[in-house]
Amino acid sequence: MTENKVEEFLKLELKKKNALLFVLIDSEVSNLEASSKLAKDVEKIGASAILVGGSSATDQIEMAQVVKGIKQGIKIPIILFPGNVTGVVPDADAILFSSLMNSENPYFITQAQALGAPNVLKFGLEPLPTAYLVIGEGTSAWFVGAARGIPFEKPKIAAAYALAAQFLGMRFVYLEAGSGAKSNVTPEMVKTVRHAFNGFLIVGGGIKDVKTAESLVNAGADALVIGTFLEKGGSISKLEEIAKAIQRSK
Ligand SMILES: CC(C)=CCC/C(C)=C/CC/C(C)=C/CC/C(C)=C/COP(=O)(O)OP(=O)(O)O
Ligand SMILES: O=P(O)(O)OC[C@@H](O)CO
Ligand SMILES: [Mg+2]
Repeated sequence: MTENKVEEFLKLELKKKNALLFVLIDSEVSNLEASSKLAKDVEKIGASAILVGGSSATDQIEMAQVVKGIKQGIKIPIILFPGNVTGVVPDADAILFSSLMNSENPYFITQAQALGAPNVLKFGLEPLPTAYLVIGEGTSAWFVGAARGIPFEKPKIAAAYALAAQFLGMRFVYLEAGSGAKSNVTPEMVKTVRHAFNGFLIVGGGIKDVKTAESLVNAGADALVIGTFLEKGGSISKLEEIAKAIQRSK
């Protein structure tokens, strides 16, 4: 078993599919039964990973139960998406070990990481070194993470952060417009970041239709994260259309 099992899996998936769909399950919003069903359904339609987390998901017991429960029914990896140290729980395959590089609070840049690292090791979670960049303002991740949001129309700033992330040895960049964001990250920003950054590029926040998804993948996104669309009752068949479309774009 390689140490970078999930990262290698994602790279292989990327070769096969061109672009990947990650589905975000918020353990605060969906209970265990609903989460397990959702995870199985999205695996069937071609999602490559399940992210579990939330910026205000602080109930570790609940999150641990959801992760454990989901895991039994699926083969694709479960990747933790922590908003704080409370997001580090056992039984997942990996964790977006992220630094909110454009936070104004050093807690979200290095301190939460230092506090969370021992449990990442203890629980045997694969850390995926991730630069988490919050774009725009007004979302939970922006507020909770004390981010100085990168303006949507300033792609070069995002690219400079992504380049810095690369120089710091991070292999993942996550461009985050925020859960339920009114506007998604622009394809232009994705394109500019893609030119600067050589690793795995994740884009999320406010994506809910085929056209947007295709445009972000064509601009160079490796994976798209979708959460709110399903939380708000979006259908699995529509999600399947999105998955199919991005797997043939680019
Ligand atoms: C590596 C460790 C242990 C912690 C990282 C801590 C960092 C960098 C946090 C970033 C700031 C933050 C609050 C990120 C939230 C990320 C997240 C899970 C977003 C998705 O959740 P939302 O849907 O926005 O949350 P709500 O449902 O609570 O609105
Ligand atoms: O909930 P949505 O808007 O799909 O965003 C997903 C993810 O990027 C949020 O952290
Ligand atoms: Mg949420």
